[in-house]
Amino acid sequence: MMGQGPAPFLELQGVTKRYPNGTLALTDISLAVGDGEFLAIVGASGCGKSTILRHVAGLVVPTAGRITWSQPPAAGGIGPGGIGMVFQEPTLMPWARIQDNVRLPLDLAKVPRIEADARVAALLAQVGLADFAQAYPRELSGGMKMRASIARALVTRPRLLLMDEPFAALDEITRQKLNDDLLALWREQRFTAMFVTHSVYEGVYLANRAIVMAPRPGRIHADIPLDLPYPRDESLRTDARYAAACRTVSLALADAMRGAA
Ligand SMILES: Nc1ncnc2c1ncn2[C@@H]1O[C@H](COP(=O)(O)OP(=O)(O)OP(=O)(O)O)[C@@H](O)[C@H]1O
Repeated sequence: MMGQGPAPFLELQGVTKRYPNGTLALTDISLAVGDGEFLAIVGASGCGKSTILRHVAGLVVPTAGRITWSQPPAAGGIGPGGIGMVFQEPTLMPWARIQDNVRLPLDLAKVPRIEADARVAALLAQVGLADFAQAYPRELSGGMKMRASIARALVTRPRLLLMDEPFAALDEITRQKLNDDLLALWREQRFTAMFVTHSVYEGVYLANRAIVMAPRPGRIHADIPLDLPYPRDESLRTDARYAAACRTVSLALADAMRGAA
């Protein structure tokens, strides 16, 4: 719970999920997310991180418990004012130019073409792809494809951005650059972010709060505030406070795994 003050932007209350094959993926997840927060969700493979995001996106329904919103996402979910999603795979349409890939959610929402094109151009510039608007996905590097995928998720100006291991397949330098670009977009657009990662270092760099999950069955083991100041940049990586926060989250993760191997 978030104590006094405005209702949380989003709240999972006692969410439990048993998949049809019997797997108990989540048990009794209670989590209140404030408007504009940046949450990192860390935990070992299979502890239910993606399942939490799928619930929030409305892609699966909980077996028990519920999800409440201060204002339900527009259009019932993914779309303008609603939810943007980015996965580990950029999932671009190979036959479409980058600008057409990024414009897709606006086309689906029937945003007038002139306005849509202006928004696509602005966002491509922000993610550093202005010169590649006419290119096809196969002409882009992995990092550039991920930038396009982020642009597509943000072009509808969602209030919530869900990211599931988006940078896991990228090299370290590209990944760090994308971390910085993502933080810049978050500070500018003020969306709420839920970011699943296996990397404690990445999660601590980005987030103002780390949710550490334990497996079998998936549950929240620790909820750790990360009081490192924003804006964050490369200098944070050598900051003693960053090291201390990474250590705290790593210890919580190790504790979550104890007895679960
Ligand atoms: N559609 C499904 N049907 C049955 N079981 C599922 C389904 N999706 C996930 N699971 C199971 O639920 C558990 C949690 O899966 P989930 O993908 O949420 O974990 P995760 O923490 O995101 O894992 P990873 O880090 O490997 O992506 C796992 O045991 C997984 O096998």
